[in-house]
Amino acid sequence: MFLTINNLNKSFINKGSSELVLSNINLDVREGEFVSILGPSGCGKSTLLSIVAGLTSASEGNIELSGTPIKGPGKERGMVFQQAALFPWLTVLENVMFPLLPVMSKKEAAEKAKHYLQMVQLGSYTNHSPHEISGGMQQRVAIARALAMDPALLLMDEPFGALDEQTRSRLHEILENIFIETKKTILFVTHSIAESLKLSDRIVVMGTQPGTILDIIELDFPRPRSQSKEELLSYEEKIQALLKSEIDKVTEKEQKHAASR
Ligand SMILES: Nc1ncnc2c1ncn2[C@@H]1O[C@H](COP(=O)(O)OP(=O)(O)OP(=O)(O)O)[C@@H](O)[C@H]1O
Repeated sequence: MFLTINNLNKSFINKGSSELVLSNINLDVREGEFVSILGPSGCGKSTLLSIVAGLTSASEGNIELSGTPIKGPGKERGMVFQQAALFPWLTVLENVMFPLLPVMSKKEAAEKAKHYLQMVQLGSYTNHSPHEISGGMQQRVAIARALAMDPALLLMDEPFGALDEQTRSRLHEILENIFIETKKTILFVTHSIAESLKLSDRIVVMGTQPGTILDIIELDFPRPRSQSKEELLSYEEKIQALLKSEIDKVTEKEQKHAASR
């Protein structure tokens, strides 16, 4: 197995007491698979991704990538966040080249960066500054920057969460094409059912308080995907039913918290 997560638990100390955030997470991801992690706000999706990235440590359990335990960040794992976090004083091309410069010549870095900028359909924006392009384009630069490092595993934390519907839909197509072309393994955090249905081979549906895996749903549709709403309806209904009581739990907790203040 490519990525293995075994009996993972994670607790944080909040206001002096320990809070169990992830409980008994077990997940195997195959090489070349697109797996989404879907769940209500606060169920621990970002924490799980951050543990796989090696940015946060697990409290208990084993996580291995190609048989090697994950102990910290590594260049075989690339990360894309909700905010592109580009350097404003560098051009689009220079932003993508930046992480490559310590490991290759300037010429090679520029060629590689151009290749990935073309893949995200920004080949004609190389000399623009980040403030001269839209939020969706900035996110495409962030994706090109992560891909240019040629990671074995791409970790994406709600990368399209801050974008409008049309931009999101365009980026779904671009990401699907990248996935087909590069055959990268992708772990993708989202709270959008539609997004997970469009992109994933499998959807890991998480419950909350503490974060657990409720179900893993397999989507065996050919790519590029062009399923109609009707074809996806039974999956959508199943996920909605799984999430309903979890979302109620979040609302109830928030109401109790508000009443106690
Ligand atoms: N560094 C931290 N210290 C303490 N508690 C934390 C820390 N990071 C996350 N938490 C808590 O862990 C829980 C899960 O947070 P996380 O951000 O992983 O959830 P999420 O499912 O990604 O939420 P969202 O969809 O809203 O981004 C939350 O209750 C959060 O407050």
